[in-house]
Amino acid sequence: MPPNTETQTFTIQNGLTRLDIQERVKQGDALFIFENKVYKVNRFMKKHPGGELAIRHVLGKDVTDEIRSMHPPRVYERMIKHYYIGDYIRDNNNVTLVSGAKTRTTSTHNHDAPMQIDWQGGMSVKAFNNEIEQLHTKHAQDIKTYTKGQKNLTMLEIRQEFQQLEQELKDRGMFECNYWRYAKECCRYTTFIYLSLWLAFRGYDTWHFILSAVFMACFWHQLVFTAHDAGHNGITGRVEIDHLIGVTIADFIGGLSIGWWKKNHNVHHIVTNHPENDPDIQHLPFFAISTRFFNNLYSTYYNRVLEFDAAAKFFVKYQHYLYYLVLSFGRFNLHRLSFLYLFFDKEVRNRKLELTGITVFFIWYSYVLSYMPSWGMVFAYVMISYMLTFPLHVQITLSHFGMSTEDLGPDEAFPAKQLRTTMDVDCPEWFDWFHGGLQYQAVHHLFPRLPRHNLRQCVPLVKQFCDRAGLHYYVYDFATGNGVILGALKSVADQVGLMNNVAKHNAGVWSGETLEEKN
Ligand code: HEM
Repeated sequence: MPPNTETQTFTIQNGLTRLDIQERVKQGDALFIFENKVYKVNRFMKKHPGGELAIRHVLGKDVTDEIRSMHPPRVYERMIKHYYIGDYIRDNNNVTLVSGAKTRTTSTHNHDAPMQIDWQGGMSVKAFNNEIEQLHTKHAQDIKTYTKGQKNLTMLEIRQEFQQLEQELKDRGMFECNYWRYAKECCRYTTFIYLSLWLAFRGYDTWHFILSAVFMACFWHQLVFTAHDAGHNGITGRVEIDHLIGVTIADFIGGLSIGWWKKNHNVHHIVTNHPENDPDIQHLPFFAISTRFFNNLYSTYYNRVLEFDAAAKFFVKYQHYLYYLVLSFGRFNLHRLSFLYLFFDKEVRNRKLELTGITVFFIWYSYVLSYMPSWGMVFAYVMISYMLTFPLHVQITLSHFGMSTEDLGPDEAFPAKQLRTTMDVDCPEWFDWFHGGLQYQAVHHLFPRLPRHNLRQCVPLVKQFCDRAGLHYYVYDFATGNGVILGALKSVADQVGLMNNVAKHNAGVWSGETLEEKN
């Protein structure tokens, strides 16, 4: 990457305080703080490989931990120097308590912490509601215990602990990628696609085609984990090569845009679970994981208002029942988002290549479909192969939907924020292949560049770090995690009911009618 010449024409300052920086940002300068130094990236921001928006969200802030965890050392040891404009003068007010528990206890309503539930499937609506009531009580207790155990470390102290953790992980070789794990995974992918194609081309009975569609879904489901690594430049560590691997897997084989995914995902890692900023939780009209979505929020990612209209009111009211059903259509939505990105986004790298990839996908997939004996079977094949990828969408939403959506301000330490907004899902080790190892999302959010296959081994060290830093580490098994999500969705859904009743009541008052009469 060529150095940004803007630093050469810019006067190096002796020191900038937080106020100076904020003033300059207001005037349009793109400044951020890294290790007590101030950097200016006005022109570089547009060329930033992690996307412009990722930087826009952190302007004026100290992003030392974000930079260290998102970039390879060459970025923060060498490249960043070109953008230096002066030292940061820390005033005493900047030593802020960021333990988070203080703020977390202020509201139990807004998903300050996930709710626990021993979830059992197939229960009646009444039993479901009872479970949810219990969930709220447990949730409140959980917060109490947490507050008692809180250590109230300063942001600086948490940061020091976090850097110690990073060093420990480096010393243990956790950042090294073990390519044998990919070799093993490739065998699994090949088996799935071989079985799928063999059954499609040689099959003659209905169940052959259905099974073929199931294997196709398994193939796509598993491939996504490697596409994810490529999107994080975590396979070879070289942006261009990993991008090409990503395009091959996501676009040519999966029919989805890796460019869209990277843009979306990089922002998600910086502003995790922020209702206005994180596209991964902006799913209106189908889901709202915070009551803040009731206020027609403006999405900084989509650049439009997310209207809480009549459709949203309907779907959100029943979102805890519709959760799995809606997610089973997730892959169709990913096509839509990919096309919107490739056709309408101004800054698309390799637009033609990605469009070619997706065209190739539709050609080979249509070829497979041409072996189906009837249109009915074509329809069934598409639905099965697409909808059965839904465990992946559950897994993705599971880590965040039940977690805090609050904005605790710019002084919240990066690890504190990631552990507040993300939870891990535990499973027996032999089942790691199913979740791709990415079920340890909290660990992944702390260190997005750490190879996915090593995440499990990092868990004990992350737990120790949390103990030292007084942070809570949320980890549930898959079933409990699902209960947490459903509980969180239900608590927001109930608010829609309440809101509707208040609206009815107000309308009644104005028209002289009582609520009972109106009902
Ligand atoms: C002068 C400052 C910066 C430079 C030179 C820079 C450079 C880069 C480079 C070269 C990459 C690709 C990394 C790779 O090779 O894998 C990258 C990715 C990224 N950057 Fe920056 N960056 C800067 C500032 C920032 C800031 C302030 C943020 C936000 C806190 C940020 C967020 C990201 C993200 C989210 C990614 C994607 C990481 C991933 O793929 O996992 N960058 N940046």
